[in-house]
Amino acid sequence: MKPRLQTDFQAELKSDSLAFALLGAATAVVQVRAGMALPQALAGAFANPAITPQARGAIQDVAYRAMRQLGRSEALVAAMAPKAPDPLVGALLAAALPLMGAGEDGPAPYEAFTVVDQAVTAAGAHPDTVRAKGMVNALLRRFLRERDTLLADVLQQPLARWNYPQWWIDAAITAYPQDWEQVLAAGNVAPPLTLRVNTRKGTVEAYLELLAQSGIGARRIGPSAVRLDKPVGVHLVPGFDSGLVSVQDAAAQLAANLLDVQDGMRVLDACAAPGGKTGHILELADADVTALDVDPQRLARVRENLDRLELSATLLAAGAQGRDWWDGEPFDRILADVPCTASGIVRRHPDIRWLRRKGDTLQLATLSAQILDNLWQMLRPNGKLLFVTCSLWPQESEAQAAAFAVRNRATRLDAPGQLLPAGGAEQDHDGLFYALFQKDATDVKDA
Ligand SMILES: C[S@@+](CC[C@H](N)C(=O)[O-])C[C@H]1O[C@@H](n2cnc3c(N)ncnc32)[C@H](O)[C@@H]1O
Repeated sequence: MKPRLQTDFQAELKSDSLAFALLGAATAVVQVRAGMALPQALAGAFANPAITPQARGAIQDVAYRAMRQLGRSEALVAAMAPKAPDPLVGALLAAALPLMGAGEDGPAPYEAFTVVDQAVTAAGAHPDTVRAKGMVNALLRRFLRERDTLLADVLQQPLARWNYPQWWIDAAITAYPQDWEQVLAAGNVAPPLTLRVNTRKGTVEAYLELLAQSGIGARRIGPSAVRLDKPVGVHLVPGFDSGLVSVQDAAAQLAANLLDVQDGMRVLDACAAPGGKTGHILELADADVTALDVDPQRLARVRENLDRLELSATLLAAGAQGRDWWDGEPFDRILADVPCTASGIVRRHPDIRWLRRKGDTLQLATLSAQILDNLWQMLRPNGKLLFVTCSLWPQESEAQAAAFAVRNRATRLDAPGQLLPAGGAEQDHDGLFYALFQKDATDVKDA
């Protein structure tokens, strides 16, 4: 039996070295391969008290690149290695190869020979990789020598070409026979940092001026949406800590306006955490908002975000498919940002494609249908329910919306429907789905 992988081993490497970043990222990659979400895996790597903010940034950058290129890197390793390497060795190679021009993630950020040298140093510093030091060296050097031939060979495989599992590629082709290549490619581009200006505290124009004074290039890409030319850490964003702005994708910023909340309305934000849309609703209207989420830890982040914005809501930790938390008073507006596969936000969460299984779509769509039917019963006649998912799969989005409308005799109002992920000068947003429903005033179906 193989010994347990030592993911918490503290290697004796300088924390500002690339070797340290490669090993930290490889440890995260190996845990994602075992089923853990990347942010959770990175939190483990960041728990080391000696780690500097720069080292943290470097590990995160290498790990995210590794996730976006994992299919290609694993195919390259399979093509070069006589037998499959141990998991941490494979992960170290998957962390190193994208830094050597194996992928499409922009220009290689380091000299290729530096990457080889540092990957070998990293291998030598961990008990689970030390015996493979020579193999890491030989394989990465071979890649440098035979790069073009090796790439031409592995790029024949869709997994290596697109960096998604085959079932995901098939699902994209089925759902978007015209646009599937563009959809897959959009998920492989590192996302920008998009902000939402809190219009309770200032105008978009004034905020753009503040950014200019701080030497930060930015552009307006939506009514309250400002995209920075280059992402920076949130605490370096002017006015972030004082609630002048929040981080929110431009497509997600459509929700609060579509919901059309007026002062005094009773609003339910049914799957609220971390509270991006809750905050936006409260920035736009003096409403009585209940923010519900099944996960108490995630709900704590709603509180943090609202505190930062100096706004308030009633927070409840409960499942939106149940009603034991409800006081029986109907809501004027309901936002149902239901749990989904998150296939529309893979540019932000590149680990998702490697963690999801094909069967997850149906399972999540079934839960979401229960949530939507339940919430509909809590809506006042003439009230509006906005159904949102960050999925690209019709089972979770359009087919779900159509079936819901039929089951509940809901009137469908104008809303964007499926937004495909896009990155460009004018439009830049995640792949979200919006459907808006109104309850007929004569609908007396009892709760
Ligand atoms: C897409 S996220 C919501 C994002 C949030 N609306 C925002 O804009 O920041 C979905 C949320 O649904 C929550 N969730 C999952 N299952 C749930 C359930 N059965 N009832 C209520 N919330 C649930 C998850 O914990 C997660 O926070």
